[in-house]
Amino acid sequence: MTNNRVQTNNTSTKRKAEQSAGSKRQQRPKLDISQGPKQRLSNISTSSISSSTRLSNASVNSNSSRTSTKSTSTANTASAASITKKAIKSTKASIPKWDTKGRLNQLQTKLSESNEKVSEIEKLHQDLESSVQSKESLLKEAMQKVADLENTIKTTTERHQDELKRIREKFVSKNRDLIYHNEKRKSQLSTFENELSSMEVEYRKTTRAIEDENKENAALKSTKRNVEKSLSELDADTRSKRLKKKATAEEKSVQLSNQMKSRNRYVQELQGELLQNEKLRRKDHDRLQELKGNIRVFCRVRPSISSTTEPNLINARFFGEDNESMELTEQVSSTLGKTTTKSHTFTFDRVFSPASSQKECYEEISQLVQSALDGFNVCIFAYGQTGSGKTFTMQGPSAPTEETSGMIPRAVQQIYEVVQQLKQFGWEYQMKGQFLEIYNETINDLLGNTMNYGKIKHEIHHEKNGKTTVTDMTSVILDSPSKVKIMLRKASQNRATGATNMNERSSRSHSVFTLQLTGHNTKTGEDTSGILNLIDLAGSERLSMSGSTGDRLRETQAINKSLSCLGDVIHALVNNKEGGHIPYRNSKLTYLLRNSLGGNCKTLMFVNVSPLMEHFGESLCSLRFATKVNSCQVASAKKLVR
Ligand SMILES: Nc1ncnc2c1ncn2[C@@H]1O[C@H](COP(=O)(O)OP(=O)(O)OP(=O)(O)O)[C@@H](O)[C@H]1O
Repeated sequence: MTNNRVQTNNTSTKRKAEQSAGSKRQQRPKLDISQGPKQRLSNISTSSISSSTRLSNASVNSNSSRTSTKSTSTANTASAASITKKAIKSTKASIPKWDTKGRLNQLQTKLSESNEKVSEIEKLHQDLESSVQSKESLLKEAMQKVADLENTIKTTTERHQDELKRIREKFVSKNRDLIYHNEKRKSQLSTFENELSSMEVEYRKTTRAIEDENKENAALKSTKRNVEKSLSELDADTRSKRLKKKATAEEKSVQLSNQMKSRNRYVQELQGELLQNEKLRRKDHDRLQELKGNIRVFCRVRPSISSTTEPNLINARFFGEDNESMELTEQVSSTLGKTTTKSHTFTFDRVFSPASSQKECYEEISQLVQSALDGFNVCIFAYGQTGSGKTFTMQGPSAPTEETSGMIPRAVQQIYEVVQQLKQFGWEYQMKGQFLEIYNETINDLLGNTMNYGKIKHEIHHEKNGKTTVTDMTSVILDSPSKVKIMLRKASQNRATGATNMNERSSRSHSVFTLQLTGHNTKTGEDTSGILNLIDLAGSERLSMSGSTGDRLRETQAINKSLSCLGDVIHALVNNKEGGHIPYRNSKLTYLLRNSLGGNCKTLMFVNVSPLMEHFGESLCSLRFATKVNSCQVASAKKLVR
């Protein structure tokens, strides 16, 4: 019966729970002590059942969401049922009906137990409710998610449909393109096929041609083999010929080498002979010079140089087998007034007419230059009155050409050439030049500074070996002909000149160009030292003719004195007796030229003569002076060999 009641209550509770689904919390019944025990128990049961039913409902409601919730709900329902059963059993306890107090106590105990259980159940209920709430919230979230997912699915579906549509359209367009391209390819294919068929035709043709060529190649190869065979035969032949030639060449080379050796020996012999010949030549040359005389005199009459007036020229005749004579004629009036022709004949080693060139003059003196190279002291003078052509003969004009250059540049040029030739005989030469002037018995360095003129006292020293030196003189190494030109220019600038009424460019000093030639033979070890003096003497005119006064008079006196001393020296040499006195010291000029005038030298004097009638007297004087020199017999010259 109790079971039925509980069931009924349970059903009604379930109904109530169904009706109030969604309600979260129900009012819990409170125990009323004033009620009777039965009533209270019933309330408790009802309340418990109601709770249990609610729990069961909640369990049903949440069943759909989680299985775990379902099991919890089932457990709660079972617990509620057991509590109700315990309560009913306890009412059936064996306390006698009359023991109201006992029963009340029993009931109170049970009530407190029930209350404990109720509170447990309530706690459970609370847990369940909170669980339900969380499940509900989860459910809500899940529902929301479902809705979201549905929305997403919807949008995605729509998007996919759009995409699908686009793809379909694209596919249709692509398909159309493919169809078009396909058609195109088909047409191309047919073209290719046509081309291919024509290429096949071509290929067949080419194949045939290749076959033909192969046949031809085979024929050519066979020809090549034949040619190669012939070539190898030829090669072998050539090799054997080459070997033969090589052997012949080697034989010839040996022969040639032997020939070369014998030639070298021959050359050496020839060189030896040449050296001997050179020595002989030197000896012969010396002998010839000796035979010609160690003092020679040349006469040179300069041409007329006046271009404006017709000058009154001397009457001169040049004759002799070797052009050695000259005849000057003059009209002489006697005291009775009778005019007769007087002739003056002069004979020298050579006479040069006004037509003679510088080259002709030099040819005659070139042998003396050679003597200087061979180691002799050589002295070449130019003597004559002012304006007779001394400077022109010795140096050439102020602007010389190849034709007009004088004896000094020609001598240096010849020396350069001979020095080159003599190199083959082992001769090596050094050439040093000095240029001085003797002005008023004072020596000046023509290659030095004119400011020093008169300040530096140059002294003349004669060494035992026959060499003459002048102190503080500038020496120039003349290693090229161009240096001689520079040197002559400098000297002519420095040379003291003064105007007289005889010649606008009259030289009032003696100029002495000295070329020292030092030679060494590397083959024979021989050394030579020669000196070539080229002297341009000052004008030799007499005092009465020069018309000089004052300084010029003193200059002329000094010049005349030195020239007179020169005459004296030559006169003494002419009449030289063994150990006889030669007055060299009487003038600077003769003292300077001591080694060039006498036994140890070769001397040449140019007597320069003016062609003008007005200079006739002076010319006669010069020619007489030269005749004196020419008759000078000097002992054989001694070569300066160190
Ligand atoms: N053979 C010649 N041919 C052409 N001109 C000449 C010849 N000899 C001399 N002369 C000229 O005659 C002039 C005088 O000559 P140069 O000056 O040589 O005489 P010089 O005897 O040296 O006189 P100085 O005693 O004053 O030095 C110059 O103008 C020169 O050029």
